[in-house]
Amino acid sequence: MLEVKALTKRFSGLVAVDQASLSVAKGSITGLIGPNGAGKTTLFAMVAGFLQPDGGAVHYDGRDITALAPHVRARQGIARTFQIVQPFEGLNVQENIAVGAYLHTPHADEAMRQAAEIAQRVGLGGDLTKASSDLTVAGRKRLEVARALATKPRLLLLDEVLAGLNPSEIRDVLPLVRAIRDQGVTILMIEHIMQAVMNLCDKVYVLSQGRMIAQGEPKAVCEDPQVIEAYLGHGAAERLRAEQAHA
Ligand SMILES: Nc1ncnc2c1ncn2[C@@H]1O[C@H](COP(=O)(O)OP(=O)(O)OP(=O)(O)O)[C@@H](O)[C@H]1O
Repeated sequence: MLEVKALTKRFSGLVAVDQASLSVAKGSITGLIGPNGAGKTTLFAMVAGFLQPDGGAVHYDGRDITALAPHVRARQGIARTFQIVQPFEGLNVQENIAVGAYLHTPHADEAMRQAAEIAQRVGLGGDLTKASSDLTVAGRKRLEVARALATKPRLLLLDEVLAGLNPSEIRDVLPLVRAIRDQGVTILMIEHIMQAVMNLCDKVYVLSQGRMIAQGEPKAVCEDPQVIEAYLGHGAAERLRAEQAHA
């Protein structure tokens, strides 16, 4: 469904994303992991159209969308959430979600009706009239997902939706992500919490210093010495093996 082909992005001297490729199968949950500063958010921004790449291409449903503006991609069914949750503070929960629904309907009552339905889906059904600023961190994360869902995506890009949540909140959100997939939305997610990646993802890609260094099933990827090195530093895989041998 999504093919990222050798994408490159430079910020003055820094190559933030360096010929990175990945492929997301329709109906899958695909993970994108990597140490801080690896280029994950930059890659997302190029898929959603907020940043133009310096090289490479993005194909969606078999078509080259590299030159399309973000709102055109949104209309074609690509939605993203942001790592830093940014609801419209002056709007209540239902109104915030309705903003996304206006992509497909000009009618306020219809947008609000759809917003109520989506709020229900993400577990905010009881908070429709609550000020978005009064939501807990977990509630704001759900609102962020709801706002993206309101645009009726076929491909949803989730940027660290679990960051900042406690373990029990994470356990609550995992089934929500799975349910969204089961309702027909393909998901590409950036995630640092390995338990979630192992639990949710069919396939994982690992970005390190802008380069895609590994891909495959979550378990195999987590055991890949190159991935361990990228996270823990040079020689880490060898040290871990030695520790395990002595344990
Ligand atoms: N607009 C920008 N201008 C200059 N440098 C940038 C810009 N955006 C990102 N970078 C740099 O590009 C590199 C990749 O950043 P990016 O945010 O994509 O990484 P990330 O993998 O998402 O990191 P994190 O997990 O910390 O969010 C970093 O070195 C970052 O400082």
